[in-house]
Amino acid sequence: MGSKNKKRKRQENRPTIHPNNKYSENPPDFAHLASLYPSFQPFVQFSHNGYPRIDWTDFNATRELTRVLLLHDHSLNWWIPDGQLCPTVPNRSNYIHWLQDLLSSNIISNTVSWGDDGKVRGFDIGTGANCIYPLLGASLLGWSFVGSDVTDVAIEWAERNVNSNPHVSELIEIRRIQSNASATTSCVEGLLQDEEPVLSGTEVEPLLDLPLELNSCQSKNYHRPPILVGVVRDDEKFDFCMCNPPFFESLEEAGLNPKTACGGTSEEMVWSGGEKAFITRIIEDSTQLKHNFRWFTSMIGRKSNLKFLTSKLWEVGVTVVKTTEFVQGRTSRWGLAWSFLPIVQQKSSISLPNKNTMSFMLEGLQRKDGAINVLEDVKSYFSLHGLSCTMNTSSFTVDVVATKDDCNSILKNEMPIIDQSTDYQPTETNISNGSSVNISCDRSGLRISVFQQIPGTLLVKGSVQDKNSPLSGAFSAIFRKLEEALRNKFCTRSV
Ligand SMILES: C[S@@+](CC[C@H](N)C(=O)[O-])C[C@H]1O[C@@H](n2cnc3c(N)ncnc32)[C@H](O)[C@@H]1O
Repeated sequence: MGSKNKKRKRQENRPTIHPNNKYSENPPDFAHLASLYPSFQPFVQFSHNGYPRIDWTDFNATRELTRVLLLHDHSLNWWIPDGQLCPTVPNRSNYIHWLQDLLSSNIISNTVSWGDDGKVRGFDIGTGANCIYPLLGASLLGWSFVGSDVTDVAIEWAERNVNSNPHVSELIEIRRIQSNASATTSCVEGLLQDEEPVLSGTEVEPLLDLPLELNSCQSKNYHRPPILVGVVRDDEKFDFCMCNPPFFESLEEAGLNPKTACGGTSEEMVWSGGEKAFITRIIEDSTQLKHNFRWFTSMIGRKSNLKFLTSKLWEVGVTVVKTTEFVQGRTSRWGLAWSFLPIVQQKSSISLPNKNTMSFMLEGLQRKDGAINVLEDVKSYFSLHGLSCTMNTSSFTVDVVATKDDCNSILKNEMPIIDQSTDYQPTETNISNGSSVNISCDRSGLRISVFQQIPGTLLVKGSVQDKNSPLSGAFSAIFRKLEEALRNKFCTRSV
């Protein structure tokens, strides 16, 4: 396959804008917006083939686009002063919709008492002058937020943006973080974020290297104000925290990534140690605040940091890690989420008896527990009952051959790795008396396959080899027992 084809294929396989995102089907239409908002008109030009476009290197153009999108599509009044980080609305909406998915996923326990009103409450770390996440979350989904920040300009403008929108202002609290150390960060206007514009049937500008005005701000004497510990009160409960962290390690590094005029001051863009250090600090804080948040989340700008941070999470004893990729235009970002709450023993997704394939997911596995460990346990599970089974480590399968008596023996007896509290319920269709199986024929095959999904998540599938096997029902019951045994071994963590 030629490299062009490979590239095309890779692009086709990339995740795209979240389906709930307002712009997934209807990208912003610059020409239409310009016809409605005269202040936007001067920023829209038409290319020779008639496509409307804006100059992505013009901060005023990107800011005006964000302003009209927030007004037109979200009824939000919004503004930021020159040089502050200007968010792209479709990109930021993707993060909100991913959080929505996480909260509705029931991966972690919902039984812990959390607030009495059942409303979703989030904490936006570093909300910025733009206050984009609380504004979007409140207007799209009615969520309430605390948005924190360290700089005077961010606090002042976040508050202005909240107060300009009385329909959501009750839902958003802006919280100033006091820096203990002397504020010695340097001030640079016009640092550019490595963030690419979205869009649409509209033309995307080529990426340009822009001159940076780094002034004389070479100080590395960054202050280290708190992030969550010391900011979140003991009695506060949040469904999630979110963060678009300062990505860059230094002003120099920030200067290497000029792509668009999205603004961004040093306080917004730079943290000594970059996003890796910033998110590591959130992880450390999360170990102290594990009972204050259901989910901790952060955006990540560099895929290379995802591995390091995921390992760090397993080290500190989280129960689950989730990752996602946010793609918009040619820009990718990653989402990282974790929790310390018990993961829910997911309802078995095993198909009904008589169906020949069944599956379940094992989530929240520790780093040391890979597909091979699970596969070995599958083999032991059956071998310990004296069943004939073959493990194939290339295809990650275990083939089991069982008779009616073998099945009865497994379903009647406790296995060394079976959880004692198994709640297997015999059904009238496949079980005749108590836990024994009414099986009329003799021998049949079951293949168990283990697939790696994302780090920490495996898919286990069972397929009955003979489509008409009368042991299908028994295999289904045994598969459920296997699921329980594996969950008890691999997915149970103390919190
Ligand atoms: C990349 S900006 C994100 C702004 C906005 N959330 C967005 O997505 O456009 C990072 C923000 O984190 C803030 N920040 C830096 N250190 C912080 C801390 N310790 N606690 C809270 N915010 C902090 C910066 O002032 C800046 O506003």
